[in-house]
Amino acid sequence: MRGGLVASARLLPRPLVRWFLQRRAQQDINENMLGGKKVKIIFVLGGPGSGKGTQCSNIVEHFDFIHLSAGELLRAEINSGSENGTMIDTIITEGKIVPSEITIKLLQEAIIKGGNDKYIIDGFPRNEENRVVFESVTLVTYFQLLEISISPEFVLFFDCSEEEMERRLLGRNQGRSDDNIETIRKRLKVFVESSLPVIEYYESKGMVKKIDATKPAPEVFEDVKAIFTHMA
Ligand SMILES: Nc1ncnc2c1ncn2[C@@H]1O[C@H](COP(=O)(O)OP(=O)(O)OP(=O)(O)O)[C@@H](O)[C@H]1O
Ligand SMILES: Nc1ccn([C@@H]2O[C@H](COP(=O)(O)O)[C@@H](O)[C@H]2O)c(=O)n1
Ligand SMILES: [Mg+2]
Repeated sequence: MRGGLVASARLLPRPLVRWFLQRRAQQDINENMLGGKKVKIIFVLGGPGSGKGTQCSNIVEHFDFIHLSAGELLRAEINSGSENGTMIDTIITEGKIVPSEITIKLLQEAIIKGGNDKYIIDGFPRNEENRVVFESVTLVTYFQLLEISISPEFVLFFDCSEEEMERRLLGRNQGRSDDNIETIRKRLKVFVESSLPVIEYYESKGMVKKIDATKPAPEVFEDVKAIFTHMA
């Protein structure tokens, strides 16, 4: 049936087909659609050790979202032996931010592969460059490359004191190359200088849902759950 439709489309004048595809794609862009589905994206932000990963695991257990962690995707890229692996490893160990095109390519691939229409993206956007580049993501839709912009439904911000974040990271014990006091201090500085402005940007648009993340994890999840339960 689909083969028949494609064959029939080939008989139509090319400008007409192109016009039709562009019109559908434009409709999708306006409605935050990906491959005919309305895509819901929630950015999960907060300082290092604020509990983003912990709470995202809770969210996917209770709600129909796919969890994508930008940091996890970058660590997987290092472990895959990719040509960018060494460079990413160095940047992470220095607590700096990886160039946006690398992280966004990994996120794009994961979104397309995920095949779901609801994603929580943890640890992204980490700076203004991440945010701006993601706003003009290129995705393959309708047989051609199109500039499509995906904006988040809202931003979940885990607000936690630096002392508590530092304490948690020093006790995490997962063998991460950036969980040492020197890198932790650098990451906290990068968070204040580069990531907080992104949160402030979304705050100015009324898109931030702030959570007190200093509380014990089960109590934090109660607040998170209330937000997701009340989502449309
Ligand atoms: N509310 C909490 N109270 C106490 N400990 C917590 C809380 N939430 C998470 N933790 C613990 O703190 C550590 C860091 O948590 P988690 O990995 O979820 O943070 P994160 O924000 O994803 O950090 P990163 O940005 O470094 O990936 C983990 O060992 C986790 O078990
Ligand atoms: N958008 C991002 C996200 C992460 N990184 C780098 O990965 C490190 C670990 O990230 P976590 O979210 O797992 O803490 C982070 O410190 C950055 O070096 C990035 O560059 N861009
Ligand atoms: Mg994490």
